Amino acid sequence: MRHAHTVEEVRAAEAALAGQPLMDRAVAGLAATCARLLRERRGRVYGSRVLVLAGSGDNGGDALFAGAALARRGAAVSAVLLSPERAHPGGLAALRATGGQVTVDQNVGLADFSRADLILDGIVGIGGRGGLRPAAAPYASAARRGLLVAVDLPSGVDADTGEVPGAALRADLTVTFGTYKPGLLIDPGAGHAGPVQLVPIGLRPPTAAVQAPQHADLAALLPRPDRESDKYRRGVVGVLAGSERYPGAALLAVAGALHGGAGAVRYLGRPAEEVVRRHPEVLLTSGRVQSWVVGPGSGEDTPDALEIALAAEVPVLVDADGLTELARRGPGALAGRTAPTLLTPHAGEAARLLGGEVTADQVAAARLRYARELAARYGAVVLLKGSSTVVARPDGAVRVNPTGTGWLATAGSGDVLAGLAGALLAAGLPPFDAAPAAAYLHGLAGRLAAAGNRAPGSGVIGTVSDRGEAPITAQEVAAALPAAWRDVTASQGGHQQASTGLGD
Ligand SMILES: NC(=O)C1=CN([C@@H]2O[C@H](COP(=O)(O)OP(=O)(O)OC[C@H]3O[C@@H](n4cnc5c(N)ncnc54)[C@H](O)[C@@H]3O)[C@@H](O)[C@H]2O)[C@@H](O)CC1
Ligand SMILES: Nc1ncnc2c1ncn2[C@@H]1O[C@H](COP(=O)(O)OP(=O)(O)O)[C@@H](O)[C@H]1O
Ligand SMILES: [K+]
Repeated sequence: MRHAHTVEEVRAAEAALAGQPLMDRAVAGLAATCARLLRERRGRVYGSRVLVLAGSGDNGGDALFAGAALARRGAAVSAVLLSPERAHPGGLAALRATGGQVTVDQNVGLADFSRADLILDGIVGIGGRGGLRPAAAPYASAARRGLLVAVDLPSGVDADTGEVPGAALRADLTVTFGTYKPGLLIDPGAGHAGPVQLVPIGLRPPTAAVQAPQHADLAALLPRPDRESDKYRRGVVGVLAGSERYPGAALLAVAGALHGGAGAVRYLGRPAEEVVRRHPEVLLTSGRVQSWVVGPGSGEDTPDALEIALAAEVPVLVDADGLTELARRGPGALAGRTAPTLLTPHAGEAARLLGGEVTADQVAAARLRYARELAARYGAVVLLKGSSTVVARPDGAVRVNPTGTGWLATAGSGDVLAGLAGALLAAGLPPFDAAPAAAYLHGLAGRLAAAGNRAPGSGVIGTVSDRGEAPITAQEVAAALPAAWRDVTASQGGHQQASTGLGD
């Protein structure tokens, strides 16, 4: 798991280590990464040009010290001080001692940005509040001219939430210290951070409320048959999806469910003939199920379908049209349920579930906040779809999905996810495990499909570039689920993250 701690937790963990050279450790890691990048880009550190943007706090101090370390290795380092009178005294002295140039805000031009081989964003770190201040805002666009490394987090991103209330720097890489922060994992902040490299500095913070699963976590979660298994014991997932108008949603939800680890899929929607023609494995008779998936493309059948599902004492996943109907009925519709409910809205459906108090854009801009709000209001686990899918539990615990790709933003891919998550529920996973596991496999399948199902280890997946990728359909995402599953289970026994580079 990647644990993402709040600023308050980081500060407390830092206080517990008072007297230890935390900044030295942070700077050593930061400088080493910068040196590596310069060697990759220029062949060597010596003679390369580094521009340091330094704000008034310790974040600026880190950047200035790292600049000094690079200057000692022969880089030409210049620093721009945003608040010259409040710049970190130690960092400033260290840089000056190496002969580094120091200038102030007004004297730096766009050409300085274009000439730099590397720009260090030390404007503000976990002490930042409320987006970049107006004086710092112009750097957000100027810094796009060079390779930008964010110190601890990109300036302007809210560390605790990933919200970006105004201008913010957009990094090619973020070097963060001690622990991850939610703002580095959740969009839109995550998009500004780029790949994140963690430099351990000895912090021992508590278990974090926000965590991002990795391959090994998934491998431990996914259900597998044992010698005693039969199809009923592995779980039967019931699918109430599709309608005469939207038969495709039924096919895709069933395709997702078939790959989800349950023993059987029972389909009870209207386009049954088509479903069984495409998926002969499916049962069309009514009978016991261990979970229900209700809503994808269910159209005019939705009210009845929702009745059936919500009345059952098994876990229920509500998606798409089911969510629109649930929004009409309000949280009270789930009040009598004894088994868990999992809601899988995209931002628009989430806005509807919140009673139209907010727009879809507002939800997408504050994903952590609204996923938690919805989970608390409905007493259900909520999987908020979109870039950096967020899963929230009513008590505020959150899992962020690290595997998604924008290629998944294609019609019907949500139906595949719903079926998949429903099958994991039927196999016995609690919703707060089933939902992140489904998002993880779905995201990985999307990446594998976009990359042409290239063999694990090809280096395409998890890298910054999307070179070699192509558009995919929802069917192809479903078809890539076994490969994603294999990729995850292959990580057991020492092959962790061979293909994704997703880290610990
Ligand atoms: N807490 C820790 O455990 C460690 C922290 N370190 C560094 O220290 C940083 C935190 O340092 P500080 O507490 O001094 O805080 P920052 O350096 O993040 O920011 C504080 C300064 O930025 C200004 N500021 C606040 N909001 C702003 C905004 N929106 N726009 C522009 N300026 C703004 C404030 O006036 C204040 O002077 C971390 O991000 C990290 O880089 C590391 O050196 C090592 C360990
Ligand atoms: N920008 C994005 N990055 C990553 N994943 C995305 C992005 N946009 C959409 N997705 C994913 O694609 C799927 C789309 O689902 P949904 O919105 O329900 O569409 P549909 O109803 O057409 O299937 C979800 O799993 C969602 O998380
Ligand atoms: K920063």
